[in-house]
Amino acid sequence: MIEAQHLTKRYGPRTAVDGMTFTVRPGRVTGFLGPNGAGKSTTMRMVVGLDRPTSGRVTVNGAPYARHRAPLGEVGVLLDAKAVHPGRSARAHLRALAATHGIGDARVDEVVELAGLGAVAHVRAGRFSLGMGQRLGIAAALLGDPATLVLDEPVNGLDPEGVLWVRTLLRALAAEGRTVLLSSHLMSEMALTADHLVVVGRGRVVADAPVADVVARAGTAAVRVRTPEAARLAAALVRDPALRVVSTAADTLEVSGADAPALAAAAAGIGVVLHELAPVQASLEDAYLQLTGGEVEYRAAAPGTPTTPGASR
Ligand SMILES: Nc1ncnc2c1ncn2[C@@H]1O[C@H](COP(=O)(O)OP(=O)(O)OP(=O)(O)O)[C@@H](O)[C@H]1O
Repeated sequence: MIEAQHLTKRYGPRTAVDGMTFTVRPGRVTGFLGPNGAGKSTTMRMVVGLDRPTSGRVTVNGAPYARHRAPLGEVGVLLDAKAVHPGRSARAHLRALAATHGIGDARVDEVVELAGLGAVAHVRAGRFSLGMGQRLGIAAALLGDPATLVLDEPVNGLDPEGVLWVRTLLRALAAEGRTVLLSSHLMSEMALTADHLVVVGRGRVVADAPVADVVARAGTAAVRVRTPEAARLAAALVRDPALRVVSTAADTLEVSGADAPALAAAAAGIGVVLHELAPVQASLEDAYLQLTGGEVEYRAAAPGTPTTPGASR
């Protein structure tokens, strides 16, 4: 379990983490989401004692990280997969870590196999691809069989098979009753892996809820309308500036800005027969963009938008 209370971190005049309070519970995967610069890495570094809070506190399994006598057995950490001596083999790297905690070679071999590194365990880490480095970082995080895992972008650089492996592994670790906190910018992957989300923006928690609730709160993104007269219906609907009409197939439109009954009435008004009228649930990505829309530190102007200084804030 990870418990943050009024956690705050300032770097000079910049407040990176601004009074965050949240609890990451065991038995589920909690996704940690937020735009670039929202304070995720800073928070994770404070969780594992690599940064000191300016104020507030954060505990792992009931105590601040630094108080644990065998931290590898409490919390497995993947923050920077490149933080490995390039001249050491994967196995030598894991053995060196294991030695600090009296963990035996049998466990090293176990995590090497678990991470799918058996064939390259003797290869120098400096020659590893990004994906192999990620696997080695995950193997290191699992070494002490910890009750809590903190993983920053664990699927970064992994191929589809690797992404699926991480998803299956994290879901299995949570099902065993462990606490899993993971950050990722891949919304579709987060939707498949996480049960619960803590969403942050500009150093503050903007949502702390089950994934399903976050998505449901975003409501419907659009209504799918299928009709043999799609072009005629679209021509009528686009006259209303409140509606956004996208043609997704010859006979299908996705319309946002009106609900299904209003669209049915509009179609009936011009004698267009409908074959399907279905609300389309917002995706996690839609929900995330709604939640963090005002919280983005750096935002590119939309094409054609004047780039007045300060206008992006
Ligand atoms: N060591 C530091 N010194 C000064 N400012 C820092 C330092 N570390 C982070 N920051 C600032 O704190 C804010 C939060 O950064 P952080 O890296 O925690 O965000 P993040 O949510 O992890 O972003 P990303 O998704 O880009 O990794 C940013 O504005 C960043 O520039």
